[in-house]
Amino acid sequence: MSVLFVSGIDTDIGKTYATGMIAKALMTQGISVITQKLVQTGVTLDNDGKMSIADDIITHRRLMGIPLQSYDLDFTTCPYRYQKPASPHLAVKLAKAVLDPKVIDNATRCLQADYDVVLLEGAGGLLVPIIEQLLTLDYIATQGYPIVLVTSGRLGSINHTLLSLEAIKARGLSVHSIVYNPIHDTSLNTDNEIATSTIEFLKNHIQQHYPTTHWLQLPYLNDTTLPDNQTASVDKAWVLPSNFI
Ligand SMILES: Nc1ncnc2c1ncn2[C@@H]1O[C@H](COP(=O)(O)OP(=O)(O)OP(=O)(O)O)[C@@H](O)[C@H]1O
Ligand SMILES: C[C@H](N)[C@H](N)CCCCCC(=O)O
Ligand SMILES: [Mg+2]
Repeated sequence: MSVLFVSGIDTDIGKTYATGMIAKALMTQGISVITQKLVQTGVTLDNDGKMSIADDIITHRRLMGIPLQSYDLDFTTCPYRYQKPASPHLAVKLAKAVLDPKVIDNATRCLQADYDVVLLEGAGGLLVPIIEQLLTLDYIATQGYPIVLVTSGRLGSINHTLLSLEAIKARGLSVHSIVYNPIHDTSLNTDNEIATSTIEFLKNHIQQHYPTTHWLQLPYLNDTTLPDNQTASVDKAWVLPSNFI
């Protein structure tokens, strides 16, 4: 019945990984959950020249350890897919297509009818335009979805996180959780002192200003074979707070 919108401070921050891992953890708690992708850009064509299933949906299912579902095969979980790996507003324009937000909303409602939780992953960050006249965050605001915000310890994340929180607050929306992804913590150019201090600063900031918001830390998946595997091994020790939903 409930929809959580999974966004992040930027593209490539780990929204897909967070969405898949949260879905897996909810499944483990016995909750019926499905994921949806708002709009997918950078999609390849299949052998018949048709737009393939959204990459992010395929990764969600691998992380959840389940095969593609019928709602994936009929594209309910991602009705809008475009070739250009760009902002949706540009990808839609280049495809000379029309994106109707009502189609996305209808798809979400259809999934809500069959699942207790729908995790809806955005494309890029909160102010990315879906079409020229509609920012992602304004779409979220019309629906009133609580937001799961993915961040990291990369230098610059503090500013991007706090700006995202300000934008959410300005629209009167709630921050369901902040998900810290250690994606950059192991890279050669990440300073661990900065990553550790970013975690501490953000945790304190959330505690002080958003006392009901959950703080989660994702595990780093060392599964480099993920794209070719049917499933990925999410650390079993990684669990969600019992009051997450
Ligand atoms: N926790 C993690 N463990 C291992 N690898 C990760 C993790 N998080 C992200 N990655 C790596 O970073 C890449 C980008 O992450 P992801 O695809 O989740 O970003 P995104 O925020 O969903 O981007 P988009 O805006 O395109 O949807 C992944 O393909 C994966 O290789
Ligand atoms: C193609 C990419 N991986 C994402 N799916 C789309 C990112 C849009 C970002 C737009 C922007 O903030 O300038
Ligand atoms: Mg993604």
